[in-house]
Amino acid sequence: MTDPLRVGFGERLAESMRARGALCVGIDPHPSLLHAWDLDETARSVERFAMTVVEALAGEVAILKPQSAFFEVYGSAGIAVLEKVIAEARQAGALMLLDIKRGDIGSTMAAYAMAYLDEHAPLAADAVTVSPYLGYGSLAPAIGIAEQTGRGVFVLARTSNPEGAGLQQSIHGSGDSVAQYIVDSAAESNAGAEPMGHVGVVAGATIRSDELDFSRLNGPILAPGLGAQGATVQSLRAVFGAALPNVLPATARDVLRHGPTVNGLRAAARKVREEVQDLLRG
Ligand SMILES: O=C(O)c1cc(=O)[nH]c(=O)n1[C@@H]1O[C@H](COP(=O)(O)O)[C@@H](O)[C@H]1O
Repeated sequence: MTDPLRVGFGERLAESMRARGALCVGIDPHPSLLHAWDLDETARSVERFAMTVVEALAGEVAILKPQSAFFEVYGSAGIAVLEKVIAEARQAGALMLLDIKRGDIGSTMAAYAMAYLDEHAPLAADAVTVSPYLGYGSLAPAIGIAEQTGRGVFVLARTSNPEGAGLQQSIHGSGDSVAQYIVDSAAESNAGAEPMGHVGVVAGATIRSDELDFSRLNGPILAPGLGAQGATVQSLRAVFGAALPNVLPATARDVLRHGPTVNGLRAAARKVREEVQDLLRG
């Protein structure tokens, strides 16, 4: 059980980015990372892995992002670990973005929203990732419940993987690309919100620099792809331009490979965070 949140997600995230710098680190217990950390592939080891990341980074980075699939692999034991990780990290002062990439018809979307965004949900995080493939409008229950409970959603717009381009760059009925339509729809959902709305978008740090116009969006832009997927902090300026202050660069493996020590993880995250801060200053 979590307390009702009185301040909206956009405002909480903006404050966290201001105080801690703009960086999201993924909690992705890949089997290869578990082995590199001298752990086996069990729910117990996943707990050890995730809790080490929480200990290292809950007070350091703007937001942490556990990827649900890496926990779901272990069935109910893995979900129990995920529940514990979210609760303890939030207790330790972290904002938690649960990466679930869910999307469904509106009535089922409402059930997903109750599972992850309702204040009484055992798996309630501060925000979740959602997929708009069933239409932006189908996400309305999640956007609505998130707003009521002080939480947020990040809508996939232009993902970091090479396979995303064909579908997301194709032309939508509005005349813009599908990805641009998602960005503009998120902007509409956030209309009037200060300093940032609770509806963010996901746009990979790996995409071309001329693909999207973020100028109407007053919401956060999650930018995964740094490190393991080939994007660099330097490439963020070209991709996001004037929208850079709202960009939340994200990385997982490139930091996690510096475990298993708390100090190793912290030093790696600080290094990326400083590069991002330099970029924002320069
Ligand atoms: O929604 C996401 O988080 C996401 C969207 C996207 O377009 N690309 C992407 O890589 N991600 C997630 O971000 C993380 C990237 O991990 P690394 O490639 O190890 O930095 C993974 O958990 C992905 O599932």
